[in-house]
Amino acid sequence: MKTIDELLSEGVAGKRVFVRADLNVPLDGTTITDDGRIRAVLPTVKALAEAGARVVVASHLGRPKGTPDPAFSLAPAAARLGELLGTDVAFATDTVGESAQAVVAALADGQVAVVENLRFNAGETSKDDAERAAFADQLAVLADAYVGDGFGAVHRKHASVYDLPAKLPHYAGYLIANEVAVLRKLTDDVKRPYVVALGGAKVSDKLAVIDQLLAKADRLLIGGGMAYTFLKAKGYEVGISLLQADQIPVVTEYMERAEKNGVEIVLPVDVLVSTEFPDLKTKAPANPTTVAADAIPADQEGLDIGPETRKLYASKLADAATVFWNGPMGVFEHPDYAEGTKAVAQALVDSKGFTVVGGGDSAAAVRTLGFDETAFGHISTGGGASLEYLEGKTLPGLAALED
Ligand SMILES: Nc1ncnc2c1ncn2[C@@H]1O[C@H](COP(=O)(O)OP(=O)(O)O)[C@@H](O)[C@H]1O
Ligand SMILES: O=C(OP(=O)(O)O)[C@H](O)COP(=O)(O)O
Repeated sequence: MKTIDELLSEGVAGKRVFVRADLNVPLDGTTITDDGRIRAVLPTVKALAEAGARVVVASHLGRPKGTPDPAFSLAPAAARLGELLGTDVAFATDTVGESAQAVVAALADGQVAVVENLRFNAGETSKDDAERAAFADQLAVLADAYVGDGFGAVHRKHASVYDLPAKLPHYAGYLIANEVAVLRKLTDDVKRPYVVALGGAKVSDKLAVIDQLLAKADRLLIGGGMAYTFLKAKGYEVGISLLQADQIPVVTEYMERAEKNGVEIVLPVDVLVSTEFPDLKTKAPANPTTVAADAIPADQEGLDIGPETRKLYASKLADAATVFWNGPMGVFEHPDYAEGTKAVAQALVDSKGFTVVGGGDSAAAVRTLGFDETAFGHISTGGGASLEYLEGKTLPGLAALED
């Protein structure tokens, strides 16, 4: 894999360099609540701009449906990138086409532009190879070289991640190089006990990785929205909690295999429930109740792990030599449902082992809940990406950067 250093040594002054970043930051309206992913790509953007490149930054944000949706505009991220760089950053309100080309053509050497959300275009995420390739062709006219630095999206076979690099000289940026170097420590000769904690809301994606993790980890702690498919598979009522009903047989097989192979799967013993999802804008008191995991009322939703589970998970993390954690334990964005995530974060801080936190929201949770980033071994910008890397899979966005 060629790195950005090789591109810099080849000389980039006057060249248009496309940087595929992951600027998928959490937003409250148009306010960025955690800018970690923007900071993470700064070394790459700065190095290119300082060397005189005309830098074209592109990213997805959220999951719009292949058509423009102002709620998912990258404009706030472009503005924040400009603040962090201390320079004006141009913003193209289209991702491709004449107006985007005009914004790029107006860049002087060393200037930076951000183009609008890649996922406003159906070709970006299409499963149809030709449709993706056609969109990649439209992106390719914006640049002379490609730098892949959106680690959080390297597990996606998307046009800007997978198809575009094949059309341009391509290089890995500093963030991707660093993420891979650190995560490699969790695949080559991992120190045991190796404990993986999984939570969050992207349940279907992340249930799939357990298949491989069962052969690698010693213990799996399941929280967040992930937990309810397991509890349901055990025959418990989960009310209106997040549930991946079609995955119940899969999860049942995971639990059987874990038992057979001596891998511990630890599930919540109690949860915080409510009849409604909390208001994340007003943060009005949610007044949840704590119930045993096998006593969730039919009209209620599990929104955090309970106090006994917090203690249990802390004890299950205490002896770990290696910890990988992806996915908040609850709806941490509301203070009434943040304690589970705080407890797991604190257990990692207290751990003597090597600890890695991965995922846009998990990393944001750690920072917004007031933890010191340096108290963790590594905070990865990718959740699904790092999990799939740990599975040992070939990731489309990394394979595409190979020579
Ligand atoms: N029990 C739950 N029910 C619904 N959503 C949850 C629950 N627990 C956590 N979440 C939500 O999961 C989201 C993060 O999930 P995900 O995107 O999978 O994590 P990451 O970005 O760290 O990979 C958060 O916004 C959080 O509110
Ligand atoms: O937030 C992301 O992933 P993560 O929640 O697994 O960290 C990435 O930006 C990928 O987004 P996607 O899961 O919508 O493809």
